[in-house]
Amino acid sequence: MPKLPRIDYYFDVISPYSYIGFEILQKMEHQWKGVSIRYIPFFLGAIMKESGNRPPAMLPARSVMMMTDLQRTAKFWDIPLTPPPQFMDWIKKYRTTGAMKILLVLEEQDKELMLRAAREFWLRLWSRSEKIFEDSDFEIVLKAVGVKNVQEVIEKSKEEKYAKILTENTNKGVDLSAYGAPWINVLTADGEEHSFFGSDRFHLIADLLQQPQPLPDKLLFNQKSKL
Ligand SMILES: N[C@@H](CCC(=O)N[C@@H](CS)C(=O)NCC(=O)O)C(=O)O
Repeated sequence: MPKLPRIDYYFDVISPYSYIGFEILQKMEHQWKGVSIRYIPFFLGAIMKESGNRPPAMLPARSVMMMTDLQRTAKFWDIPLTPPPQFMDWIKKYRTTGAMKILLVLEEQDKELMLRAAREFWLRLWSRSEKIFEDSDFEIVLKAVGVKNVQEVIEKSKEEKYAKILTENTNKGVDLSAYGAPWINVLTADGEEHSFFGSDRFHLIADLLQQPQPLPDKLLFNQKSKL
C-alpha cells in the first residue's frame, strides 16, 4: 500500500475535466514531494446513475457553458482540447467501459503504460475528435503507446476479471459519495479522508497537504522573470 499522504484520482476517459485534472496532477507529481498518487479508472456512467446525477452535457444550458469553460480552462493550462462535434451522439450510443478495461489490463503490466494510454484516449476524443469505443480504436491507441501484443491485450480486457475490477473501483467511488469526475480522495498523514470534485480544486489540495500551488507554465515563467 502506498504511503501517506496519498491522492486517489478516480477518472474516466470520457470526462474532459478528468483529462485536465490528469495533466495538472502529472505536472504536480514532480513538485509534491512525499505524496503518493494512485490513478484509479472507474466508470462515470455508473457513478452518475448511482448518485442520481445526470451528465452535464445532457442539460442544454450546462452543455453550452461546459464546452466554453473547457476550452478556456484548457487554454489556461496549455492543454490541447477541442470538443468533438459528435460528442452528444457518441455518448448516447457508446460507453467507455471497453477503454477503461484496456487501461486496467495495462495497469497490471506497467502503471506508466496505463497513464500513457489514458492520455492517448483523451487526445483522441478531446483533441482530435476520434472515437475511443471500439476494438479498432483500442488497436490504434495500444499501437501508439508502443504495445506489441495488441490483440492479446484487447482479448484479455474482455475477461470477467477486468469488468469486476472496474465495478470494484466504481463502487469505491460510490462509497466515497462520488457524483462526477474527476473524483479525488486525499488521505492525509493522520489517516483522515478528504474528498474533492473536479480538476479545479488542486489549490485546495495543495493547501491541505502544504505543498506548492499548481500554476501553468506561463504564470511560473512570469513569476520567475519578476524575481
Ligand atoms: N468544475 C469542475 C467540473 C467537473 C465536471 O463537470 N465534470 C463532469 C464530467 S467531465 C461531471 O462529472 N459533472 C457532474 C456534475 O457537474 O454534476 C472542473 O473544473 O473540473
